[in-house]
Amino acid sequence: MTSTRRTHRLALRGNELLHNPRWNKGTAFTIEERKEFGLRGRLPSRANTLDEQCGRAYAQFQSRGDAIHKNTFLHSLKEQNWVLYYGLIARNLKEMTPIIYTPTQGDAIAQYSHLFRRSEGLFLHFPDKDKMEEDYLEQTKGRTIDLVVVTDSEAILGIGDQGVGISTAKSAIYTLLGGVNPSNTLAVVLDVGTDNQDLLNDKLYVGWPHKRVRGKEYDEFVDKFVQLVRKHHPHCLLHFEDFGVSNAQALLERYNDTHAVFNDDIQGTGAVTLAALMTAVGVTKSTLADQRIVVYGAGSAGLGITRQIRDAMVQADGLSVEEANKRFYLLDRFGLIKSSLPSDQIRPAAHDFVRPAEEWDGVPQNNKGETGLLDVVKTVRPTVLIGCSTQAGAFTKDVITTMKEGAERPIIFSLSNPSRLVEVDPKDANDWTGGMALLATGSPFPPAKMPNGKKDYIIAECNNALIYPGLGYGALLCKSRRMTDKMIIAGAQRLASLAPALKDPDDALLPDFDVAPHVNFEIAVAVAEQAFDEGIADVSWGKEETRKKAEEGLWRPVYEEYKFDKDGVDW
Ligand SMILES: NC(=O)c1ccc[n+]([C@@H]2O[C@H](COP(=O)([O-])OP(=O)(O)OC[C@H]3O[C@@H](n4cnc5c(N)ncnc54)[C@H](O)[C@@H]3O)[C@@H](O)[C@H]2O)c1
Ligand SMILES: O=C(O)C[C@H](O)C(=O)O
Ligand SMILES: [Mn+2]
Repeated sequence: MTSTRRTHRLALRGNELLHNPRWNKGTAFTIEERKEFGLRGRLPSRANTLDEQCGRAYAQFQSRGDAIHKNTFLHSLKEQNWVLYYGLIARNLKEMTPIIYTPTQGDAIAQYSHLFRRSEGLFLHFPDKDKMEEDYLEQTKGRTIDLVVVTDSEAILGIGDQGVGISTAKSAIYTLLGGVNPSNTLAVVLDVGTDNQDLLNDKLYVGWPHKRVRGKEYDEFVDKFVQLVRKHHPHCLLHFEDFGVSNAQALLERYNDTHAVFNDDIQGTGAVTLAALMTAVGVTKSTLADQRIVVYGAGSAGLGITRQIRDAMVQADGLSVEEANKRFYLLDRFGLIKSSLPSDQIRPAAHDFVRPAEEWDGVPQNNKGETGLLDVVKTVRPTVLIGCSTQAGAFTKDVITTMKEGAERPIIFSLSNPSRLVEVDPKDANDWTGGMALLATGSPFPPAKMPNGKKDYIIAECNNALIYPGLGYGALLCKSRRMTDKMIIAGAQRLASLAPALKDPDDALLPDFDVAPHVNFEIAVAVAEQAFDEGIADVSWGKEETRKKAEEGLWRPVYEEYKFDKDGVDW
């Protein structure tokens, strides 16, 4: 339904208004507005409601045969009219989120240069580093910026170095699921080159065709950008997405104390996985501390998840850090991370979790001394197996059935994206465990059939989009200058408290994506309240008003009324 909430004073008229996606209403401009803004002759006669427009756009969407064409259709809708774009997707959340986000957006990013029509957001090119402030201000002057989503595109989902991409999709999810005003967000690509030879060979590649800049020059470039954000938008949340693993961790540590920075792959993934695990241990009537956890793929996500769960064991179950560390067995491309590996094969963030080599005497290893997943599973008998390795099919039938021998209800999360990279298809994991596994995946999967006529098992979508929009909205709502570990845990706890499996152990471990806006709202309230408790909220209102303020601050895709004003908004 078209509803009018506020009146905006706009200095834009005619084509300028029709071509501005923030303000354009297309056929939904009222007859009055058409007169006032010089649109009468520029539009066909009949005025539509937003619902009517959504109906038409939905039919057009459906006529696009495959997911990537649906993705480009929605993308061009976003270039035309934000209210219609978000309004349409909000009305069809389950169907359309996988199109504008994971898994389809992964393919769209891989084909970015070929699908390219129009740019969006801010591109900061390494060769123009001396003009960075000028370029930044050109895009942001006169605007309120609450949120900056930045990528250097080195580790896009599980598909690696893509040169440019991802920040616009993550930013759209903040609006769609978090209610963040899209005009107050800025999606940034730091184009520091690419090591993807296919892109470098591609004449149509739109990024800077150069090997990735690394080391001191890279650090200085990123630092220059972060300092610009701090200088011009000191209160905004700075969200890092899909940086390469060593930069991701280092950047988070470098800026965490001085600005509200957030690494989605490390912290967002850690938080959503913690929530799913809290629910799963509720189903098995055990505690986090009772688990033996194998993490397969110790990169940004794997290490972020490990540390998040470790910290929760310490906080919730009273373990010492050392005791909690011992609950984990991490594997990376050189097999189990154990003390006999050369030091350059163990990332600094993994140091707490290195297994003593002696513990593995007598366990089979290859001629390089590496211990593989199956032997780890046979030895450890894990209760929890988490995959974030980008290795499709790595959780073989042997691995899963061996795990099942030692755990009545094995907890198996295959989190690699997009769908084709999943470590085990949840349908197989379900079949191989006789329907006993507690399952979650990073991309959406259909429910699994259960034996003995039991109802289908809904596979929880353990994707950071179920929590990061709420974490972010909570932080920016109370203008917190930091995103603390406790704020993140508060968000994860709130998410877990909304899980269907809490009421019915045969139900999903996480809430469904069709209620993701509600879920993220609840997370935002919990996060902002926690910021108040820590004394780092920086607003004139108090903790008790959080829910009301969160409600008032939500951006919704509805048309509002416009009046012409030559001194009004002109962008
Ligand atoms: N579900 C989610 O919300 C979510 C969030 C973040 C990342 N992910 C997914 O997790 C995967 C990893 O993402 P990331 O950001 O951590 O990337 P990353 O590159 O930081 O980590 C991947 C790790 O897997 C390791 N690896 C590669 N081959 C391996 C093998 N054969 N055995 C064991 N380990 C191996 C790599 O060495 C690396 O350390 C991606 O597919 C990504 O889409 C999912
Ligand atoms: O983008 C996603 O779907 C989740 C995650 O951030 C990823 O890198 O896979
Ligand atoms: Mn990511």
